[in-house]
Amino acid sequence: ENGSAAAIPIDPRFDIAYVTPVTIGTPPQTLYLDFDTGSSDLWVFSSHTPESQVRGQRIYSPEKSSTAKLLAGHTWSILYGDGSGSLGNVYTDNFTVGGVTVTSQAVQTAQQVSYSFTSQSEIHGLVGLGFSTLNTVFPNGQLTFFDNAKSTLDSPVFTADLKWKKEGTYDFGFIDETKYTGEITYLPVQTDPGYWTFTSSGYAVGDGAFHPASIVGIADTGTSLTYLPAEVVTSYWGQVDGAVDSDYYGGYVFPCSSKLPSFTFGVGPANITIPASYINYAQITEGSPVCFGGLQSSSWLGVNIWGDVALKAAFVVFNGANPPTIGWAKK
Ligand SMILES: CC[C@H](C)[C@H](NC(=O)C[C@H](O)[C@H](CC1CCCCC1)NC(=O)CCNC(=O)[C@H](Cc1ccccc1)NC(=O)N1CCC(N)CC1)C(=O)NCc1cnc(C)nc1N
Repeated sequence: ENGSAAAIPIDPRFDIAYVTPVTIGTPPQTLYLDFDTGSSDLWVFSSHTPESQVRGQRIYSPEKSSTAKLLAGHTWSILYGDGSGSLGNVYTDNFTVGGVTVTSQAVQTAQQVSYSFTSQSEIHGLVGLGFSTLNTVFPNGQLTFFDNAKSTLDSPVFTADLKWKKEGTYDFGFIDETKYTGEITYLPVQTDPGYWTFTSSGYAVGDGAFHPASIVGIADTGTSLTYLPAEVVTSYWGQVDGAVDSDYYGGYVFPCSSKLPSFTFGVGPANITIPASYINYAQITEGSPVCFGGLQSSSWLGVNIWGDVALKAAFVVFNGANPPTIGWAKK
């Protein structure tokens, strides 16, 4: 059967991340998890997480679930691009998202979480939607919820309809034609090492000329901003008076009063335009006249990342068929 679940921004002021309600175990325990196409571990705050590291998060207690089974001898440990991380042990249990149930999903219970997770009370864990090759469980890697659910879905796909400062949806097993306009353009996906990696065909700043280019990057719902090659972001921010790439603030900042151009990126013969408002990401601090850009340089990252700032401008199809492809449509 297919399913649909909400993608809820965790902060009404700016879209740092989106969480989705899930239920785990018997009787069902509800947690709000960050669905992340940039990783492949499903892990949760749990009764195994030290109380000193839990600050308001809901937790999963396997000892309260009649269907929970310890995956003996298995551990996990993950490190994310922003330096955050977590580690622990593994259970299997019933896992349901938007009506789609997997009966023996590997649920990784945290025994340690880094401070940035402790401090983010709205995120109760992550659901990795990358390729299962990225899963960190040792000695046997585990399958993602999507890989486990695929065979029960009408079609082996999930779609992301993230929205600017509003609730969006993740759909599983079907493509909702009412959520996009025009055609979906499908591109090949490079599955090594395990991200949804695709090649964009170029970019344009505002109403300027389109610059054909091959920009290899990952579609990552777990990354807040969008990180592109230096020459791309330099040409974008060069159009904004007072914009500077600040070591102090760790990226491009600009006067909040600036009028920003939109940013268009190519997807095959088609393109997606990110409205200027999405690129005016947030004031540095509440009330500051200095704003932080949603488009940043990837030069220190080693990979280009199409994060939420770009994804919420489109309807995105993550097609898990063989071979996998990624589809982009305007909305
Ligand atoms: C199996 C590992 C797995 C594949 C891992 N995948 C990733 O890191 C990508 C993945 O999508 C993760 C998923 C995040 C992790 C933190 C919690 C929310 C989800 N994305 C990132 O790390 C991208 C950078 N981080 C972000 O974009 C975080 C996301 C966040 C959201 C809410 C609260 C806290 C953090 N945003 C911020 O830090 N923000 C604060 C600053 C503000 N200006 C923007 C928003 C990886 O590549 N790790 C290898 C790795 C390790 N070490 C490093 C240094 N780099 C690495 N890439």
